[in-house]
Amino acid sequence: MRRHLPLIDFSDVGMACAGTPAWDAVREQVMPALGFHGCFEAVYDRVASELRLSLLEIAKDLLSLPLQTKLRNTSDEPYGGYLGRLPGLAYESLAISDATRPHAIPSFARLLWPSGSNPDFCEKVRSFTKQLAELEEMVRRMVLESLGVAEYAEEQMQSTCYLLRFTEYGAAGEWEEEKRKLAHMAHRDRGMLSIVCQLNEVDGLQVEAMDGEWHLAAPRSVASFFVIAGEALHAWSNGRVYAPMHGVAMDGTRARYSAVLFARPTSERTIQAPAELVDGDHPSLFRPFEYGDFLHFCASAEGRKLKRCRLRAYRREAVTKEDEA
Ligand SMILES: O=C(O)CCC(=O)C(=O)O
Ligand SMILES: [Fe+2]
Repeated sequence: MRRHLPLIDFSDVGMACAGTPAWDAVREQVMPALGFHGCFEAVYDRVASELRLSLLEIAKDLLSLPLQTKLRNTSDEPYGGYLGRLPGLAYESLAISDATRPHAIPSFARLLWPSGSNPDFCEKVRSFTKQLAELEEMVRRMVLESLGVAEYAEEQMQSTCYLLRFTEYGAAGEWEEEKRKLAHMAHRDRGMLSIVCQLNEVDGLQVEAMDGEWHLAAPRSVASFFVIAGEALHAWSNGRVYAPMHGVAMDGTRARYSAVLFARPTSERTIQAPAELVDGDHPSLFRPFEYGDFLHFCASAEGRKLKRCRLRAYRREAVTKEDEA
């Protein structure tokens, strides 16, 4: 597992420079990376390092709240709130749904700290979310442009909502020896794109490329993020974008903290590849589906048993023996 994931430098581009040569040079690297690895390391210096450090303190504070308080972070949608206490997994996380909506962050703060308004927390999380959402939007726009379907960008962004998740992967001492290693089971993300920000220097994220080779996603710079494609984008792009298996493995000596911004289609959104991406060489891979319905399938007993190919099983396509394992 010594091979690195592709590294793409976003330092010189922003949404405002779409169409410039600098933009095109970055775009040319995005689709090959997402097509084969389903993931790349983005260098993106728009998030100041002080803000990143503040987010680490915020994540630690949030995750050290009493369990009863954390359990108030509920959601109507599967995977939309507190996750943790999973048998054998040193994993706990809290989530802010619809994090780019104006009231989402203050409501989350009030829920966890009813006695104080916490403006500093709100401002830092707002600014962090905004910057990560801009990176996500750039990557998505580049993907659509590369596929020749940029005209769908606007409608796709309008039916996107963002979920910000803070996660702690436990350290040694808290977990039995044999259970300590795998802190987060290998999975594919369900949505469009996820932007992973590792907050402290404890590595552990691993990603499996299309050829079955696993890569350690260890940040190579203080401005690094990992962009991971999810199953909804895989389906929408009719397989052009790969949604990789990934998970977090730990040696168990120190806790790891991350903040991940998930770009997800809204629940009622129908995921269907545009006609331009379906032809004789690329027959339609999935029948159209409603994203919220897929989420419920993933959270069902049947969906949770499937480790690798939930989307195929959900669309009742052939499921191989390996998928059932
Ligand atoms: O925390 C990380 O590095 C990755 C988390 C992840 O894959 C997820 O929450 O879906
Ligand atoms: Fe993930």
